[in-house]
Amino acid sequence: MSTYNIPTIDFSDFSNRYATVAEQIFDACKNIGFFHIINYETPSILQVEQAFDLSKQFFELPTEEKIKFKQDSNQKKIEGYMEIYSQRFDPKNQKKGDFKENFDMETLTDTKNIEHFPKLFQNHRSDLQAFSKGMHETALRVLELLTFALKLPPNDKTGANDWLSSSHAYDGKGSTSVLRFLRYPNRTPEDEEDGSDNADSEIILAGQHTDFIMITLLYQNAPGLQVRVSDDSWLTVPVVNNAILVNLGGMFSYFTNGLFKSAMHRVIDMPDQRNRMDRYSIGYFVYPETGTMITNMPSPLIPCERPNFKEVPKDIKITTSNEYLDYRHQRSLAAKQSSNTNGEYDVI
Ligand SMILES: O=C(O)CCC(=O)C(=O)O
Ligand SMILES: [Fe+2]
Repeated sequence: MSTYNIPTIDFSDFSNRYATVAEQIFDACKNIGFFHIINYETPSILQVEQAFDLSKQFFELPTEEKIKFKQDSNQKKIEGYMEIYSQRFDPKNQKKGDFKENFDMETLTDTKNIEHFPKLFQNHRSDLQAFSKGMHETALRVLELLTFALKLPPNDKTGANDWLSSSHAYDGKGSTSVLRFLRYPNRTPEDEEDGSDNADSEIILAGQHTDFIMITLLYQNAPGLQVRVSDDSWLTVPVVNNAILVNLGGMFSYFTNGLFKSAMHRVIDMPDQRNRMDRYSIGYFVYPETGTMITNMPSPLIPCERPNFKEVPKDIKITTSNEYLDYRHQRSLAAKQSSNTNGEYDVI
């Protein structure tokens, strides 16, 4: 039995319990890098249901229709459709690729042109925008609570705990968030015959990886996601009703000199636990503004020495958020090339 668990943090009435909630998040970030939030303000349950419904309507379209919106991997933009096997989160260990499909969209600002999106999403632009803004608001609350817990200086004029959140505005300078709809289709006998990537006698649907960015918010409708806990065993993330799952990306771990964990995670097939229905998840990936300094955070709690991160060795000099992302993208590209099979490798 694993002694690890994913903490659930209750946001109800959090302004009156600020220090307690901040402490709980801080501990989760230090110990495991994953936590659930319940009773948050936004998005509403109805908006979440609507988002899953839109995702389902899109993925149920015929493949010929979906591939009209195929993501262009030569572009820097993270936008559009990716079909099954087109990504490999773990190219060193995966041959076939991820058994998932996804549709990504960058920040839906008021002025963003979405003529290249499926009509379904164009027709629900305001719902999608409200949903992403709701996710973003909750992400900002997390950053504010962490600012407090890390004892970072409050804003001198307003006293707000915006040290981290001020570089993460919804439509901040050169930045973007990514809203990602994912579907892991139920595997048919033909899929089984076709083979799959395996590890520890499990069928791998999304290879093990750490996210690159600051924080990721996720909804899942069925089990499958697993986190590698420090004794090297995998912990299945339970599905908690109406909860948002938050995990930290490598950039946050780098920024805090390893104080916060960016945990390795993967998705495996657990067909019996989802009655052989498709698994759906929705990720919201939060990036800082371009050029945000990610060194020398003025927190008395952060170790002075940068550890030798597996993803970013000590001798690599990185100071800004975009340098960090570029470095990790380059490494993933190199891993993809050396593994000598088809398929994209890309984690955000
Ligand atoms: O679908 C999931 O549960 C997780 C997906 C994920 O880890 C990612 O897209 O980075
Ligand atoms: Fe991930």
